[in-house]
Amino acid sequence: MTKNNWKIQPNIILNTCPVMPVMVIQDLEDAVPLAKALVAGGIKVLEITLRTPIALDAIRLISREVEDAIVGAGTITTPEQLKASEDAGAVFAISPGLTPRLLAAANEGNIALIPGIATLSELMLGMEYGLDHFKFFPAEAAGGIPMLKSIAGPVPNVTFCPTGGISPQNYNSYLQLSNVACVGGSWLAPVDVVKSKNWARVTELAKQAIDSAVSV
Ligand SMILES: O=C(O)C(=O)C[C@H](O)[C@H](O)COP(=O)(O)O
Repeated sequence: MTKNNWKIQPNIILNTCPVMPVMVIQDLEDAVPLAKALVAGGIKVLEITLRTPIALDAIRLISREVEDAIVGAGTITTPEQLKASEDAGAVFAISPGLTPRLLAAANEGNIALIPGIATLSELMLGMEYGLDHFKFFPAEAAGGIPMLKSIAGPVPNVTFCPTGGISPQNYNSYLQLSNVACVGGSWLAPVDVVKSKNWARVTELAKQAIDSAVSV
C-alpha cells in the first residue's frame, strides 16, 4: 500500500537488503564509521535505535555523511519520537509494538513506520491503518517460524521483518518464508566489535550475511 506523504515506501525498505542491522550507538564518533562499514559490506538500510542519548545525533550525522545509507530510527514508541527522528533526517521508523496514537501520527507524518507486532490482533490493528509491512518482534520469543507460517494462512498479503533472536544460524530459515522480506538483528553490529572500533570486522560480518543469504 502506497502512502504518498512518506519519503520512502515500506516495501523498498524491507526489500532492499535481506538483513537489517539493529544499531545501538553509545559513542557519537562511532556513528559514521560504523554506518560506512556496514554500507561497505553491502548493507544500506540501517536501523539506529533510540536507546542511547546520542541516537538522534547519530541519525543526523549518518544521514548527512553516509550517502548510500537509508537511515531509519528504531525503538520508536511515541509520536514525539517519530517526529524527532524525522527532524533528525531518518526516512523510516521502526517500533517494537504499536498503538493507535503512533499509527495515527505515522499516517500524518512524512516518514514510513514499520511497526512491530507479536499477535494477530496487533497485526489487524496495523492493517486498519493501511499498513502491510511489519516488524515481527520479538521473533523467536513470540513464536518464530511456526507463528509466521500460521499468520500466512489467514493473512497472506502482509510482509514481515522478523527481529529478536535472529542469528547467522537461523536467519535463512526465516528468509525462506513467503511472508518474510528481510530480518533484523544486532549481530550485524555487535556492541563489543563497535566498542573496539573494529570496522573491518563489521564489514566482514555484513558481507558474510549478504553473501550467505538465500535468494527467494
Ligand atoms: O530496540 C528495539 O526497538 C527493538 O525492537 C529491539 C531489537 O530489535 C532487538 O533487541 C534486536 O534483537 P537481537 O538481534 O536479538 O539483539
